[in-house]
Amino acid sequence: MDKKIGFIGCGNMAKAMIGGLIKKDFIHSSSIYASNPSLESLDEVKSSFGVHITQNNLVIAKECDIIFLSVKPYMYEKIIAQIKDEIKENVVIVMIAAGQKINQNEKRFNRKIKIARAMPNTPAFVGEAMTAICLNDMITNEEKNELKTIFECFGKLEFIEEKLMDVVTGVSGSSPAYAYMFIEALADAAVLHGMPRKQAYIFASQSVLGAAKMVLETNMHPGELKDAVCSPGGTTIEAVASLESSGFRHAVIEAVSTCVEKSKIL
Ligand SMILES: NC(=O)C1=CN([C@@H]2O[C@H](COP(=O)(O)OP(=O)(O)OC[C@H]3O[C@@H](n4cnc5c(N)ncnc54)[C@H](OP(=O)(O)O)[C@@H]3O)[C@@H](O)[C@H]2O)C=CC1
Ligand SMILES: O=C(O)[C@@H]1CCC=N1
Repeated sequence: MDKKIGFIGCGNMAKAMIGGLIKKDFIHSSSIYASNPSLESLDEVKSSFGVHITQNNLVIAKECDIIFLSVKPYMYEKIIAQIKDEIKENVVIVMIAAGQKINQNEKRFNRKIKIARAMPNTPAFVGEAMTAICLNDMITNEEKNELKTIFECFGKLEFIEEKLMDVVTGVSGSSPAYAYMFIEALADAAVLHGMPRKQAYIFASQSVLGAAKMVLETNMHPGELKDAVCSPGGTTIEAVASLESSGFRHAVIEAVSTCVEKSKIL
């Protein structure tokens, strides 16, 4: 790709995407720029991936053709005010913040601007992100394809209607955190029963990875896959019954709903 990609804000999500892009070898590190106030994460991406770093957001504004706004949602207004008169004519702005709507941010630029709203997740770092994206009508088909290629460098991508973006935050943007909690709990239980901790994380995480791949690759219903693990009168159904009596599914549904509601008000 011959375009320059910039990240304003070089925190957890930006670092995951930069890592995913570089590992895929899709774009040379000299075409990636990152800005951040503190040097710690900038030094990290420079030493790991060799990208350009700066503490000045205007360098990104002036240099880059595709700019990810990878700062917290409440900072959007301030950052857009800072960069809007310095960005290139045909720049594509990619908003990844939870809750930030396209039309609300279009107004902040005071001119027609190409905006994509995306919700990725941190498994981008290992090429396994799930990203949803929606675009405003200024983005051309060619640019749409470029964005598709960029996001597919580090995982799966689906184009969706903007009204579903808060749901996406709950089901995929934030859900790696819930999955890590599940893995941690599985491993704690294994440790409780005598397994060394390091080994417990391998057993727990490979099992979750394998189960996820089964759902994605067999197209079977998760319930059917669960049933195939539950031998009659066996061990698994004991665990399943215990999870049901602890309200496992209800707890997950409530958690995701809380997340979706929070995304709506950010
Ligand atoms: N983390 C995730 O899993 C996901 C996050 N997102 C979205 O990505 C965005 C970033 O989240 P996340 O990476 O977790 O947050 P982080 O806090 O890790 O990163 C935000 C970064 O923005 C930097 N920053 C603060 N002020 C400025 C400024 N004026 N100019 C440039 N950069 C600045 C911060 O620097 P410093 O630390 O020096 O203050 C920090 O490195 C959020 O909007 C979030 O909704 C979307 C999907 C998933
Ligand atoms: O916690 C957050 O607000 C961000 C959005 C999705 C994942 N992390």
